Amino acid sequence: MPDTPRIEFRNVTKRFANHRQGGHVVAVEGVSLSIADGEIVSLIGPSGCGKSTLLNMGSGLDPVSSGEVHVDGELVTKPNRHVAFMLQKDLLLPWRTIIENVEFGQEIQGLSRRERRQRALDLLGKCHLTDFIDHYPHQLSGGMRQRAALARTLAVDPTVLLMDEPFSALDAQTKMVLQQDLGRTLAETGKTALFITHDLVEAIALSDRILVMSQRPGRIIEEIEVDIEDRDNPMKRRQHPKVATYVVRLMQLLQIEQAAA
Ligand SMILES: Nc1ncnc2c1ncn2[C@@H]1O[C@H](COP(=O)(O)OP(=O)(O)OP(=O)(O)O)[C@@H](O)[C@H]1O
Repeated sequence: MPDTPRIEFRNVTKRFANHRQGGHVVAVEGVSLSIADGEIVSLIGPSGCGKSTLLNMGSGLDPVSSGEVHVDGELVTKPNRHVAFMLQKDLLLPWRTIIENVEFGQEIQGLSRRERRQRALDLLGKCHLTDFIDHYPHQLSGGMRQRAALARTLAVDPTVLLMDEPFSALDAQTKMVLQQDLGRTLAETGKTALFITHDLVEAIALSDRILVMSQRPGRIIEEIEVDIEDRDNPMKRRQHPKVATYVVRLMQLLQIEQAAA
């Protein structure tokens, strides 16, 4: 019997009430997807096609209109501790030091002080922040804050990481360094992730698979396996000659040239 997917969407549709015009907006329609243990999957698609909506349903923050979402085989009906979210905004608590921020979720989970300190130190080391554990968020650069947010997301030991454009607010070079941290850390921890991005090379550098969505109502129109070695080393991967072929394919699917004409 095949292994249970870490996260699975079964024929999921999401409708929002349209208060101004009456009726409703179909944000996502009939989406089915399944992500295996340790896989990293990117979701790309035009603005407003329902990517964030899909992630919100995966986290249990937003209910589905029809269909089902399962995490580790269990039906998702509300936010649960097996799924962790990372957003473009780091949402660090300004009155807590970096290590206290990383420990926050574990405090809620009821881990002992010693346990959570040890796990936080370990993750902050992996995220190259050992020298900054006692700093406050405002004393860190944007890139460092996002690294701290990654450590905090991993600290609660989620089954699945849902990431909504986590690096889109960063400059191009900082972004590449952060992608490298993420690629390495996900490989080391063996975590499963569903990742939204508008950056085609980022999707290629980080993922096992890329799911391409249509204009709203968002449907999955193509699934592309990224057949390039070094998934744990995005910096190396993005220099691979095959990357250009994938970019061309994604541009065609997203009709980027037509949109610019
Ligand atoms: N709470 C809501 N109420 C009503 N409509 C909503 C709500 N949330 C999202 N929508 C609508 O659903 C559609 C999909 O939005 P969503 O934010 O999921 O798109 P997206 O693909 O993540 O966009 P972007 O790439 O610009 O971030 C949009 O038309 C949006 O206006």
